[in-house]
Amino acid sequence: MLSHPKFEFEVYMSSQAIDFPRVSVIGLGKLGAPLAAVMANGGYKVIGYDLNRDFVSAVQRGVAPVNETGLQDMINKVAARLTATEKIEVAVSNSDVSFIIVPTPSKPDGFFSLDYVLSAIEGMAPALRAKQSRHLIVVTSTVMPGATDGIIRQTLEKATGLKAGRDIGLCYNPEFIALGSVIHDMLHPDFILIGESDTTSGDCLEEIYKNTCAKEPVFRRMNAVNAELCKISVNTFVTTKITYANMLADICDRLPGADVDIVTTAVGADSRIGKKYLKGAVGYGGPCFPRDNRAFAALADSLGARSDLARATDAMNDYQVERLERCILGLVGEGARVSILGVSYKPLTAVIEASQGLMLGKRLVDQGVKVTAFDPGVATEGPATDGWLTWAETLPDALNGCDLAVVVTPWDAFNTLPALVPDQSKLTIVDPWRMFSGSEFGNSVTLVSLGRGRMDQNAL
Ligand SMILES: NC(=O)c1ccc[n+]([C@@H]2O[C@H](COP(=O)([O-])OP(=O)(O)OC[C@H]3O[C@@H](n4cnc5c(N)ncnc54)[C@H](O)[C@@H]3O)[C@@H](O)[C@H]2O)c1
Ligand SMILES: O=c1ccn([C@@H]2O[C@H](COP(=O)(O)OP(=O)(O)O[C@H]3O[C@H](CO)[C@@H](O)[C@H](O)[C@H]3O)[C@@H](O)[C@H]2O)c(=O)[nH]1
Repeated sequence: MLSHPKFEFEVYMSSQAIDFPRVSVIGLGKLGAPLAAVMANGGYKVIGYDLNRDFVSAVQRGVAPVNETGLQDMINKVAARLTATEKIEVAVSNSDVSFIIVPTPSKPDGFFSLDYVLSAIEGMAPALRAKQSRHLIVVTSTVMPGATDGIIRQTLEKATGLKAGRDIGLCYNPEFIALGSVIHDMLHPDFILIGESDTTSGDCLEEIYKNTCAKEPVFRRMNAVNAELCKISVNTFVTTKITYANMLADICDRLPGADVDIVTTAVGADSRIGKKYLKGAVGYGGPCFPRDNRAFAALADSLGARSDLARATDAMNDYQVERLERCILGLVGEGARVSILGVSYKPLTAVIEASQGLMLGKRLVDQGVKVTAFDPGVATEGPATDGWLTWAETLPDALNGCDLAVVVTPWDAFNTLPALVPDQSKLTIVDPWRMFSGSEFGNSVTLVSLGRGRMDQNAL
C-alpha cells in the first residue's frame, strides 16, 4: 500500500561479517527493527528480542515486523547475520552490546515513562550478572534528562551488582530518524549523539557507527544528561521552527497579496535559519514531536526554570487545527459534507498518532458537519473512531457527493485530484500545503489555498 522509494543502502552493505562486538536489540518496533537490520547491514551479528512474539517470529522468518521503507529489502540481504529470540537471556548472553529501544510513553505530567526501560533492564540483569566479559548497555529510547545517570543507572547497578562505567558500560544514544525514512536516516545521520558513562563505552559505540553508517559520521560525545537534553532540544527547536512558519501562514491568510512560501523561501535563505522544516501548512503530529515540548516544559517546571517558548509552540500547534476548522466552517454551512484527505500524521506512513486530520474531523463533527475521511496509507477500514467518521475506501469515493475537501496530509496520491473531480460538481478544495495553483481545476471548483492572502476574508 505505501510506496517504497529505493534507498542506496545496497552499496554500503559490509561484505564481511564483523565478529566483535555482537549486538542485541531489545525491542523490535518501529525504531528497533530498522536498527537491528542496519547493524547487521554494517557487518555485525545481531540478535533481536521483543515481548511481542509475532515480531520475534517475523524476524526469525526473515520478515520485517513493522512497515518501514526499505526494511524488508535490507532484511532480505542481511538474513544470515540477523536473528531473534523469545528469551531475553539468550539475547544478552549472545551479544556484547545491547540497544534498548522500548516505548517511553508520556505520563500525564509530561515526563516520559521509564517503566518499559527499567523492566527490560531488570529482565536482562541475571544474564548480565552471569557474563564473564564486559557488556555495554545502550539506551536508545527517548528518556528525560537525568534518567540515564539517575534511575536507569541505579536500577542497572542494583539488579546486576555491577558498577556502571567500570564493570558494565552505559550509554544514552538516541536516533534522529523520521518514520518513513528510518533506514535512510540511520545510514546518513547529520551526527551521532553519544552520552557515555566511560571512554571505552563511547569508543565502542563510535566504532560501531563507523561501520554501519554510509560514510563516517560526525560524533558528538558527552555525558548522558547533556545528550538527553540535546535530543529533546533538537525536537523542540525544530517544532518551534515549524510553528513559526505556521504562524506566518496564518498572518499571510489575512494579509492581501501575501504568500507564505515566498516569505519562508527568502527567510530560509539566511544560513542562520535554513530552509528545512519551514513550510507553513498544518500543525505537526506523530508519536514524537507533539509530546516533546510538553516534556521540555515539565522538565523546566521541575527545575524552576521558565519554558514559555516550549509552551507557546505547543499551544500554537494546537491552534492549527482550530485555524483549519474556522476556515472550513466559514466556507460551508451546518449539515455540509466535508472530506478529509489524509489522516496519517505525514505521507508514507500509516501512523495516526496526534493526527491533525482526525482532530479536525472530530471538531467538524461536533459542529454538525458530516465528515468522510480517506488516506492512501491507512487500512481501508480506517482507524477506530467509534463511528463518528465515515471512512472512504478510495479517493473518488471520498469526493463523491462532498461539498468541500481539505488536503490535510500532502500525499502524492492527492495530485490526482484535478483528474478526479467531475466537471459539473460544485466543490471547494482547501489546500493548506498549496499543492495546487488553481489552473488544474475547472470552473466548478473553488480552490482555497491557505497561506496566501485573499481579498475575500470571509472564510477566516
Ligand atoms: N518511532 C520513532 O520515530 C522514534 C524516533 C526516535 C525515538 N523514538 C523512541 O524510541 C523508543 C521506541 O519507539 P518505537 O517507535 O520503536 O516504539 P514501538 O512501540 O514501535 O516499539 C517498541 C517495541 O518494544 C517492545 N517492548 C516493550 N517492552 C519490552 C521489553 N521489556 N522487552 C522487549 N521488548 C519490549 C514492544 O513490544 C514494541 O515492539 C521510544 O522511546 C521512542 O520515543 C522513536
Ligand atoms: O516543514 C515541515 C516538516 C514536518 N512537518 C510535520 O512534522 C511532523 C513530523 O515529521 P517528521 O520529522 O518527518 O517525522 P517524525 O518521524 O515525527 O520524526 C521526528 O521525531 C523523531 C522522534 O523524536 C525524531 O527522531 C526526528 O528527528 C524528528 O524529525 C509531521 O506531522 C510533519 O507533517 C511540518 O509540519 N512541516
